[in-house]
Amino acid sequence: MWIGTRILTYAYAYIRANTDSSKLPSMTTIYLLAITYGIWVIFKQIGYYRRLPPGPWGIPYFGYLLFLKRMSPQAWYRKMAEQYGDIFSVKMGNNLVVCIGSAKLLKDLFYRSDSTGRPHTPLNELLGGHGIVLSEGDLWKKQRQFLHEKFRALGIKLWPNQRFEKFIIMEIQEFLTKLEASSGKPVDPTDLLGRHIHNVICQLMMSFRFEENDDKFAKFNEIVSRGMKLFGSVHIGEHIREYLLLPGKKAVLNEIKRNLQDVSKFHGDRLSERIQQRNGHSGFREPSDLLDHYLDHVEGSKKTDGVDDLFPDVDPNKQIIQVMNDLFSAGMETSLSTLSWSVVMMIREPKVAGKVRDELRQVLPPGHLVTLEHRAKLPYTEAVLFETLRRVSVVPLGTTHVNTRPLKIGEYVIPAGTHIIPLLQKMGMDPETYPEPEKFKPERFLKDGQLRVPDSFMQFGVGQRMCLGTQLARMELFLFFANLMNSFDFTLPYGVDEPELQGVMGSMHAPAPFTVNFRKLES
Ligand code: HEM
Repeated sequence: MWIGTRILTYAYAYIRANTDSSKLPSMTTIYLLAITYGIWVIFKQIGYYRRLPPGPWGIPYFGYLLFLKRMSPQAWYRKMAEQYGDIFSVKMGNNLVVCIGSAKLLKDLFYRSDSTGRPHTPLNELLGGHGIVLSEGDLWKKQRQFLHEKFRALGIKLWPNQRFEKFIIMEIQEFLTKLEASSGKPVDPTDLLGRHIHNVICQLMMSFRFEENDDKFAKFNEIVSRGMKLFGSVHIGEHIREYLLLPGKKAVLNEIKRNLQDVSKFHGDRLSERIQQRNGHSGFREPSDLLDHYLDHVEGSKKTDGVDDLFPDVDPNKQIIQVMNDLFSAGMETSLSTLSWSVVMMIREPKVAGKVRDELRQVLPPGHLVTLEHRAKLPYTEAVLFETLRRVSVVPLGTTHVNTRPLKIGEYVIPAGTHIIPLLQKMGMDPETYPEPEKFKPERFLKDGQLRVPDSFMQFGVGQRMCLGTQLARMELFLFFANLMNSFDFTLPYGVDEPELQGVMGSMHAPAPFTVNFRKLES
């Protein structure tokens, strides 16, 4: 205040000395104007903070970052929700974060088109706004619409006899053969499933699959898991940019960039191969995957010489490659972790496993292939998957949204540019929606003997940016799980403890590595 007054006085004296003083307002008028402005700023700030959802106070510049206890972010956010309720705000470095822990509030927010932005953090910026998961505005809208349409065209539907079902079944058959070859020795199901789940996404994107023992698959996995670790080691940079200028951090950032380039190169090579193949063929061919659909679109718009609104202001090749990277990163670990958790649950809940097998027995003999044709008759089996997702929450904090305009929610106003985090794990454990939430009860997802997924189920997100792969995930989870249960019995190796529900938190919430003895069921 004192410094401000001195500066104002000196500035006034200087201007007065260098201009016609009769035209200047008096010093008193200037003081009054400055004080009024100061009061207005203070009131505005008070209004801003009063309308924010409640939350802990932080310190300037760092916000609450320095006070985070040594616990996982989802555990910390859950603890805050216990203290402040279903909506609270907290400053993290440069970012204002608002957390939502109620399904009703989340629905209210995420259906609004003003809340479909993504954070502009240094790590997100490495992707240049391309792709689908982190793109925004017109590009995101057009891409989402296009992908949604093409997923359906390629047979990503829960109805029987869809073209895409046969690719999933092919992977399942190879997986079951490998389990049989394990001859009851302990194996880690997550390791065995990884290539098959990846192959499902590869088939969708580019009609490609990795064979067993393919070095390229091992290398690809290595790059991705290294990338995840690197991301984790500089995540504070998401909230405080300057953190990335510290010694050693720039090198990590450069390695992340190289890592992303390697993943993009793998998909870029597939794109170039496809462009070459297509150059050698003329005439119409049924598109066999997403690459074909994209390239048909690009060629079509060249022929008509029209403006290509699917790629507003972006290089189509860069965009297609980033979509491939995104579908891989959004669809691989999520589905893989859920399937591994479903095995964990069946070990921990033998009564539920028995009920699943009883239901299967009513429909087909053990060892026979379960297809989507049987799905309507297996509601309990599918309910087990929804209960697994609810109980363990593989994406406990969803994906952060950003609002492009101030949003009013009840008595609060969320200022534009806020990071909005959905507390999906907390919502899955809400005792009002799911009584006795600690208990594993697939019946929660049944009504009159049929599968019924309540509106409050948010593990795939909600609203305009809800998971684009929900149908694909449901298809593959059902087919893999039902076939595994119909062909194998599984038990823990002698003397080994039950896998914990706490699991490990990497890019997803996954079970800690565990092994199981698989025994083929007699038909
Ligand atoms: C169990 C499996 C899965 C779970 C639990 C899951 C969950 C989620 C969640 C919570 C979101 C964030 C939604 C939001 O931003 O509010 C999301 C987004 C997304 N998911 Fe999934 N997902 C799964 C499988 C898949 C699969 C198999 C694919 C496709 C290959 C996929 C593709 C996407 C995409 C592209 C987005 C971003 C959508 C957008 O930003 O518009 N997901 N998913």
